[in-house]
Amino acid sequence: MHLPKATIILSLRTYSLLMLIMSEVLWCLLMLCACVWWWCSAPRRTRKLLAALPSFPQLPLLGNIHQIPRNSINLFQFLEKIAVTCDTTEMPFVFWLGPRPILSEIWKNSIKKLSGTFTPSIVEGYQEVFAGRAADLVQRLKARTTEEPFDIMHDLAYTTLEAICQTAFGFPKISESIVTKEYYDAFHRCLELLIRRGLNPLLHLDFMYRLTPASKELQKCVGILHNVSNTVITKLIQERECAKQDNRNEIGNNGTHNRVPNRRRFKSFLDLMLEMQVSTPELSVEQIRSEVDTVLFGGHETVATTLFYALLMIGRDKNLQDKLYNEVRDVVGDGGRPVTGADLPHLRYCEATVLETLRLFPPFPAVLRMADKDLQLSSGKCVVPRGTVCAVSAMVMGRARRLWGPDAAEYRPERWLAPPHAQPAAFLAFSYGRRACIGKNYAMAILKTVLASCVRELEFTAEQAELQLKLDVVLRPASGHLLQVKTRNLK
Ligand code: HEM
Repeated sequence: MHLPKATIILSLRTYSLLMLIMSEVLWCLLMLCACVWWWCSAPRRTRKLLAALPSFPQLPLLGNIHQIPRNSINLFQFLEKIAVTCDTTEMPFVFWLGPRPILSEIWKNSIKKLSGTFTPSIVEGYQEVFAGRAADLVQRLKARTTEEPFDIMHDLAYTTLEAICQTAFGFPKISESIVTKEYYDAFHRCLELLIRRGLNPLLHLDFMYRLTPASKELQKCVGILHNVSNTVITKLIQERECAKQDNRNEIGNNGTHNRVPNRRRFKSFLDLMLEMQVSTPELSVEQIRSEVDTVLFGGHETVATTLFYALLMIGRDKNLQDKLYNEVRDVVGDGGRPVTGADLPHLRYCEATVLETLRLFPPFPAVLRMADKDLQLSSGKCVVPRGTVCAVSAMVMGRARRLWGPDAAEYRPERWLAPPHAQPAAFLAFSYGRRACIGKNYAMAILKTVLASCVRELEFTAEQAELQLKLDVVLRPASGHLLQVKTRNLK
């Protein structure tokens, strides 16, 4: 018997609707079971110890899960709200994911042998690359001067990514092919996908996340990024093998040890890692790749974002921009010579501008740390139980009135010129202690070089409207990275 066509369509629709409802019900049941299990397995002692700390009102079983912001603008506002509470109560803030004071998982196994890789003397060797990239950026921006503001971020990120590729990998040619649109897009998509996962607690569970299309997309993007670092590492290992071989041949041919001339005047980060591998054989190529990725991802976006906020802030205040320009003209001159390593210590206002930018707009607004033992806070107000994940926020600390004074919210580079500043741990843009940023010397040198080179030849103007920020792993302006650029009239 043949059913009329309309009936078949109707029954198919009803069937898919039923399936949808059933899968939703099943999903909710699963979630409920997960929450109950989660709740029952949580240590009661933790709740007791942290009970006195400020928090948002909680729901049974869920804690504060329902208050997790839905998008990156709300996430920034949410962090701001917590900042005010921490500042006024002088206590840490607890956010309960169900029964646990957890924000996210943190990486645990990473080698900590990198602290010798960006020492001031090594970074000084990179200065020529920094100055070269800065000069390129100035030329690119000169070609883009218009009456209208434009999104400058791609130009800034291109500059920092190229500088990091050249200094971290030491292959100028490969670096050109690294900075492809595909690579850049994959990096940004990774950040977006990570923040979306962070905002949805259900997706914190790895097995849940693996079921989503976002997980597959993330894997694809990470694959693109890893492909680049793998290619580069393999090439450098081959180059080193060839150099060794050539060296042996040279000794064999004429009996003397003629070194193969090095194309570069500095050792790249990857050279240093491969040298480290000789003395630390347990250091695998996989670990080296992971460190190279950290430097590449952690280094380029942070520096570009800081540059943007520095240009934005001086673009909003002509007086600040003039002060900066006057200093650069006095130290470097306006004849077009590159900024050298010897100039950097004299660019004090430039340094103050960078530090003030990082105080108010730290690219990583918070880092996560796990308490490896019970921790009595010096205020005596609470014990943080072992195993608690703590979000230590550079943004909250950088904006705290009790640490920086009543003008804490004001952008005022001068505060860095007259010591003493607030206590050292109040400035957390590069984090603090054993896991602090190893690229701080690198970042300060490239930031000062690029900022000075830009201000010497260009003038920046930015909208005066209130700045709306959002949190996409790094801190970004919600309206885009808009600036207006003009060539400076040199007298
Ligand atoms: C303004 C620029 C920068 C800022 C604000 C910044 C900030 C930070 C912060 C806050 C951390 C700690 C992350 C955590 O604990 O979870 C970190 C780690 C790190 N940074 Fe930076 N960074 C900057 C530039 C750079 C540059 C230019 C490089 C390299 C060229 C770099 C390399 C690294 C590495 C390798 C780590 C991981 C260190 C470890 O494993 O302990 N950073 N950075």
